Amino acid sequence: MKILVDENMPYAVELFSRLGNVQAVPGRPIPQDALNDADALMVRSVTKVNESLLAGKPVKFVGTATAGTDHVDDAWLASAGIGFSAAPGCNAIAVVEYVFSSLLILAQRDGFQLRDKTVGIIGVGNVGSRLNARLEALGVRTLLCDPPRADRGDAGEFWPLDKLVAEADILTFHTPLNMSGPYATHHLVDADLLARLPADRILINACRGEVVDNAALLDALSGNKKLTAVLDVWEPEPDLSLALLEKVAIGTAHIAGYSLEGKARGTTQVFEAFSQFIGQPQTVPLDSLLPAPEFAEVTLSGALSEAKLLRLIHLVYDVRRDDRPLRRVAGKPGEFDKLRKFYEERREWSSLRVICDDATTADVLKKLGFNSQLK
Ligand SMILES: NC(=O)C1=CN([C@@H]2O[C@H](COP(=O)(O)OP(=O)(O)OC[C@H]3O[C@@H](n4cnc5c(N)ncnc54)[C@H](O)[C@@H]3O)[C@@H](O)[C@H]2O)C=CC1
Ligand SMILES: O=C(O)C(=O)[C@H](O)COP(=O)(O)O
Repeated sequence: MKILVDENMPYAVELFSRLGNVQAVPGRPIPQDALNDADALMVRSVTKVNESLLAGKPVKFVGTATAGTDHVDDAWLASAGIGFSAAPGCNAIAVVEYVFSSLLILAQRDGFQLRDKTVGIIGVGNVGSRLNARLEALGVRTLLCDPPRADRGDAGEFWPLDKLVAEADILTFHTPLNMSGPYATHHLVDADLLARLPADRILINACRGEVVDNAALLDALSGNKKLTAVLDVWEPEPDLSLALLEKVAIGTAHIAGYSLEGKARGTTQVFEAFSQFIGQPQTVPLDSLLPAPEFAEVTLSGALSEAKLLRLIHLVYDVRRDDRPLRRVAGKPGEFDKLRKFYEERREWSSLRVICDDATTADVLKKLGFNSQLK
């Protein structure tokens, strides 16, 4: 059995070799001839998986080591009898930690406390719900918007987007890209929404570039009303607007979900799904794959201020390490994908043991996802 895997899937060659012959290939574009004798295909978000890629090929299973699935025509796969699995939630924690790093940097830059702000979360799934829990642990007021969940009658208080636009100081988007239908998100942020946004707001897009009309955002950022934007995703990728990159406070190359844990979970989730699909079910504990982190333990004295939290989280991940290189290379062909391919190892907060002498601090840090302990 031949299994094609995207070369940017850590641990994929090692794991899938347990099940067949593995070939690692680039995902953008995927080499067509490698598909001619492939039984299974494991991709990331840069590969469009549809009839034009797979019609007439022997592929019987597609896995995507990603949370988003807008690059996959799953209806066509089902009609062609091809098995499919994504990796829901694999990198949700990484995205949350990206958002926290961004917000605490902006808080320091602009002289505000996060706990004095209201954060509007649009899309309260794997990312949005974890973000909400961590913000609440810090005492930050949140407003949630998730019409599909509201319509399903899920527990929780969900608000229309208009209320968040009017009331939230910070809007952060964590929806799938839905091109049509009752919950369409394509250009959910458009010129009209941006015009209604009061001054001095922060807008974060770490879901899909097309959820925000990038031309309208550039216009808004070029106007007189103060607006701060953080973009991890662009319309289009990889050829983002250089003018827009210049205007955003933080701009990164679609790496919000790129913790080592997040990528490894993506690989293990599709590996487990595929092993099940072929009747050889296997599970892979994440700890069996991951190396020791660069910083494993620190001690922390006293109460937790936001300034102290900023310094602590940046021992693990500081989003500016990804903003600078994008500004350096943006516009040069191939460089956006290179930043993603040769991504410097990044860990999640849970990799850091924090020994505290203050019980409240230990408790808050645990709720934030650190491995905290009271001395
Ligand atoms: N920048 C990056 O590296 C990453 C980006 N993503 C993107 O973020 C998206 C969200 O990720 P997850 O939370 O893991 O997905 P998820 O599927 O767990 O959650 C998405 C939530 O959005 C809600 N939703 C759908 N349509 C909506 C609408 N019109 N308005 C408001 N809410 C709506 C859904 O009901 C669901 O609760 C993914 O679909 C993916 O495109 C995900 C991981 C990493
Ligand atoms: O999981 C998702 O959805 C994402 O956006 C991924 O973090 C994107 O990473 P690649 O699949 O493009 O490497």
